[in-house]
Amino acid sequence: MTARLMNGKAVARTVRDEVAADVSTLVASGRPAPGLATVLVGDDPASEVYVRNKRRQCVEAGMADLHRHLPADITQSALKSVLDELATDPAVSGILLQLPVPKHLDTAALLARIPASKDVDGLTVANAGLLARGRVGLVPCTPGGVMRLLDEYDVALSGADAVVVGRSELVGRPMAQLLLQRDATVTQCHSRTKDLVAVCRRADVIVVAAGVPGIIGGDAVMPGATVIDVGIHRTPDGLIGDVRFDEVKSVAGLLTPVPGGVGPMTIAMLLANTVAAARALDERSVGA
Ligand SMILES: Nc1nc(=O)c2c([nH]1)NC[C@@H]1CN(c3ccc(C(=O)N[C@@H](CCC(=O)O)C(=O)O)cc3)C=[N+]21
Repeated sequence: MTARLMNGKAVARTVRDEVAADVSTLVASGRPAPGLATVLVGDDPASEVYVRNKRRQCVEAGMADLHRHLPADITQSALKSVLDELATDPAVSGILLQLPVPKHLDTAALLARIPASKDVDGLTVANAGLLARGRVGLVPCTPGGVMRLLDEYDVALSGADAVVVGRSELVGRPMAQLLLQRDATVTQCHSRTKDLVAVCRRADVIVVAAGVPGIIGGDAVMPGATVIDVGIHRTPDGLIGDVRFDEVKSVAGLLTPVPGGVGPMTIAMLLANTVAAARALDERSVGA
């Protein structure tokens, strides 16, 4: 069997077109365009690439690019002040603090400065809590993008055996919550899991977000299963994922490529979250 590839690039284009249409509708009704504040601290080249892409696509969708680039040696309190200013600025619908931040900074304390209503990354304790209760807040972009991809390809989730490899706050944990919300039987694997291959082999759907290049091979995949590769690693030979692509391609039924799979969906969902945040803020001020 050869897996059908899931075209994240194409689905992301669809999502971005939807976002652009929503933005036009908002603006036509006399509302200001939604604004996204990307906050980049320091000069990590990979982070700069990601943030540049986010900003470009934000502008393409008709939203305001309210980027802040801050020096690597900024103090915790100075960065907190920037976030506080963005929190109260009515032009800012969404705030994204690009991670990781330099080691001398306290990530959790910084994220706590972002109001849940502007948390377009879905990383605040409030949004994570809503997700854990099965309620709707702003959903983290990568897991949200994976759900949209699964839906676009009509992957059945109710009652399905789903395995999530990884337990990060950014991806693994919220991913498991979203699959559970859709009535999958969810197993979460991580670095201490005893027999990763045996657990994965039972899965109808595997989402790999371990951050370990090539951790999942063909032996870990049930024939016909759906395999989503969240990993992204730069190597001299180009970008690779957490999945050994060629091996898994000959076993799986559906598979995401790297690049062109989950990555573009992450940015598209960020834009979708920004419009949703702008709408919600708007409705609140109308009601007030
Ligand atoms: N607060 C925060 N939120 C994030 O969402 C966040 C973050 N920090 N830190 C880093 C990770 C990584 N991430 C990616 C986004 C897009 C692609 C993407 O567009 N990838 C393209 C390839 C792009 C390339 O050539 O590098 C693709 O897979 O086709 C990849 C990775 C978001 N992250």
